[in-house]
Amino acid sequence: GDDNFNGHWKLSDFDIGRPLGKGKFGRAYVAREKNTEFICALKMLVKSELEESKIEKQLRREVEIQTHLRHPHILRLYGYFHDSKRVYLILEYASEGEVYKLLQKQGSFSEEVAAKYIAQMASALEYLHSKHVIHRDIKPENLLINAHGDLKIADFGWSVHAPNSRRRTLCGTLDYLPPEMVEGRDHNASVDLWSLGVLMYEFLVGVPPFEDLQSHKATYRRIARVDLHIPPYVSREASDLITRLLQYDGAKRLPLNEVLDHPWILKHVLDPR
Ligand SMILES: Nc1ncnc2c1ncn2[C@@H]1O[C@H](COP(=O)(O)OP(=O)(O)OP(=O)(O)O)[C@@H](O)[C@H]1O
Ligand SMILES: O=C(O)c1cc(-c2cccc(F)c2)nc2ccccc12
Ligand SMILES: [Mg+2]
Repeated sequence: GDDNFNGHWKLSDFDIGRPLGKGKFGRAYVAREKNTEFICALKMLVKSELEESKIEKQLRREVEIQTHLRHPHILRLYGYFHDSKRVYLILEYASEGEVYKLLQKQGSFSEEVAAKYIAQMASALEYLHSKHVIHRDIKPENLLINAHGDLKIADFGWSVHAPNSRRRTLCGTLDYLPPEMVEGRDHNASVDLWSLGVLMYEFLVGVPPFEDLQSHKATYRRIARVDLHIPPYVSREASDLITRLLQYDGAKRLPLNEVLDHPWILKHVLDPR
């Protein structure tokens, strides 16, 4: 009925399709809205689990931020609703799934494919930073690919308004975090520039630059020292861009507009914006 147009959705408005995967809290399914037959992804989060982990505030922030974002390479959050047990997020469906799984399957990406994804990321981050939003959790698991092969930044669980001094303890991999965050210092939008450099390295090499399987501590040390070794098979232009992003001092990292004008991007990507 008309009441749906101003966003009062309920579970019975949707036919639920195949499961898309399970995250820490999210179980996502393909779903089809019954009246319009619109295909989306419905992400279900269990309230009791959210309460236990005290991440309701983070979820509300994620929802608040993502509903207002409109960019071709940022996954749309069309709306949300909740019932007694769960919170439901109505998300844009990205049929090709996580970049993480593609990278695992292929080992690494060609310079053309990597440059396309990095350009799309840079364009999305430029938009995000123009809204004073920093993502802070850029990693292959949080990047999805749609049916057209285009990248979509998903999972705004860690995004905040810049600048910020993190209060939450870090969880999960340190691989993508810049020195200022692993050292618990104040940070700003330039943290996403560092993560873009880590991502570019991993797309071309297949593993993140500071990974040390021995321990978190060892990875931490390598990040803080910017202990970077780029293999010889990585092109000169790609090496140059990686090095210009993986700078210890956030103020020295290449700004996004210059990333989009970098020779490596221009060589592989038609109109990058
Ligand atoms: N919009 C979507 N389109 C296609 N697949 C999706 C979509 N959203 C989520 N998925 C898939 O469902 C899985 C679980 O969703 P998601 O990762 O968002 O849960 P989560 O709560 O973020 O868990 P975590 O924080 O551990 O990643 C993801 O790994 C992803 O593969
Ligand atoms: O019972 C509630 O009012 C409730 C609402 C929401 C919620 C509502 C809109 C957006 C959003 F992100 C979260 N999250 C919860 C998480 C745990 C327990 C209860 C709730
Ligand atoms: Mg996720």
